[in-house]
Amino acid sequence: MSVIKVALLGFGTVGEGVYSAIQSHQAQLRKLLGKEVRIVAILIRDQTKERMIDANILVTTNFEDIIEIPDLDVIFEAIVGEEPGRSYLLQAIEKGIHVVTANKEMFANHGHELIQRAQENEVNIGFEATTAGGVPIIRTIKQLLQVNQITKIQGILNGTSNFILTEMRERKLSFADALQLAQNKGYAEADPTNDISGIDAFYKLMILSQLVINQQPNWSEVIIDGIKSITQEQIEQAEKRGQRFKHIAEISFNDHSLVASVQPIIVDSNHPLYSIEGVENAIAVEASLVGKITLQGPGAGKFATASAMIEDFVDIIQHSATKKRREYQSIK
Ligand SMILES: NC(=O)C1=CN([C@@H]2O[C@H](COP(=O)(O)OP(=O)(O)OC[C@H]3O[C@@H](n4cnc5c(N)ncnc54)[C@H](OP(=O)(O)O)[C@@H]3O)[C@@H](O)[C@H]2O)C=CC1
Ligand SMILES: N[C@@H](CC=O)C(=O)O
Repeated sequence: MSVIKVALLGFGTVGEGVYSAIQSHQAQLRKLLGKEVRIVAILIRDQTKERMIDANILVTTNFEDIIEIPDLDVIFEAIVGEEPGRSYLLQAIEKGIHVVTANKEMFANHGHELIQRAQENEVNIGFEATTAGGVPIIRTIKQLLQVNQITKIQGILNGTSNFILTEMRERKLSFADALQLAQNKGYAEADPTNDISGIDAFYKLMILSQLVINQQPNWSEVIIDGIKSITQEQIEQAEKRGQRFKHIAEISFNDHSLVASVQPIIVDSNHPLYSIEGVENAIAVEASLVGKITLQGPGAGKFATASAMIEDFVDIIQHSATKKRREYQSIK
C-alpha cells in the first residue's frame, strides 16, 4: 500500500491533537484514501520538552529539514503568530505541498496571498480550523452556500471568552480562575491576550468576510472590544434580569459597505446566542435563499480543532486530482 507523507508544524494542543487523530483514525483514513497516512516529521521550537512521539518520526527545530523531505504531500501548520507560519507555508506551496492551517492570526493577515500562491502552484490550502474550532463554517459557506447571497453573519467565535463568561456566571469563578481553567483545557492561547481582548474573534470574522465577499472591512473601522472589563457583579445583575453577557462578532454585507463589530453584548433569553455556553461557538448566517441557518459546536480544544484539520486533509487528498482550484476567490 502506498503512503501519504505528512509533516506537522507545532506539537502543542493542536499539533498533538492532529498527531493522535491520525493514529487513532488510521483505519478510517485508509478506507477513505486507500493509503496509509504517515507522519514523517514534526517541527517544534523547544528541543528540551518531553514528548510522546514515535521514535521513527523526525523531530526538528529546523524547517529546512522538513521542506527537504522528498515527496512530502501535506503540511499541517499549528504554530503561533504571523511569522514564521506565513513564510513556511509559502515555501511549502512553492514546492507543490498542500497545506492545512489552524493559525488564524497568520491567515487573517495573509490568507489572501497564500491562496493566490496556492492557485498558481496548483496546490490546496485548508483553513477550516482557523475559525470556530470544530464547527464546519468554512466549508458550509464555501461549498453549500455558493448561490445564496450572504447578507449577515453573527456569532460567538472565541471559545475562551464564552467559557470564561459561563464559568463566572454558573460557578462564580473569578475571571483569573476561569481563564486559568481555559488555559489548562487547551482552549486559550498560550498568551491569552487576543482571546480576552476580542482580537482572536476579530481575526476569525475577517477570515469569514474574506471568504464571503473576497474582501475585509478596513480594520481600523471595526469596533473591537473583549471581555476583560466585565465584572462578576455585572454578570450577576444581568442574570437577575434574566440576561447574559455574550461576546458577539457580527458583520453585515451591504451593497456598498461592510459594517463589523466584535464586542460583549447583554442578551435576553430570546436571543439565539443566549444559550450558547462554555467552549461552544455558534455562527448564524443570513442568506438570500436559505434564510437564517445556525451552526453550533466546540469552538476550541485539542480534538475539535484536530477534527477540522483532518477533515480538510481528507478533502484535499480526495479532490487534489480533480479540484486543483478550490480557493475562496472563486466563490463569489
Ligand atoms: N488551541 C485551540 O483550541 C486552537 C488553536 N488554534 C491555533 O492553532 C495554533 C496552535 O495552537 P496551540 O496548539 O493551541 O498552541 P500551543 O502554544 O499549544 O502550541 C504551539 C506549538 O507550536 C510550536 N511553535 C511555536 N512557534 C514556533 C516556531 N516559531 N517554530 C517552531 N515551532 C513553533 C510550539 O513549540 P514548542 O512545543 O517547542 O514550544 C508548540 O509545539 C495557533 O495558531 C492557534 O491560534 C486554532 C484553533 C483552536
Ligand atoms: N483560543 C481560541 C482557540 C480557537 O480558535 C478560542 O478560545 O476560541
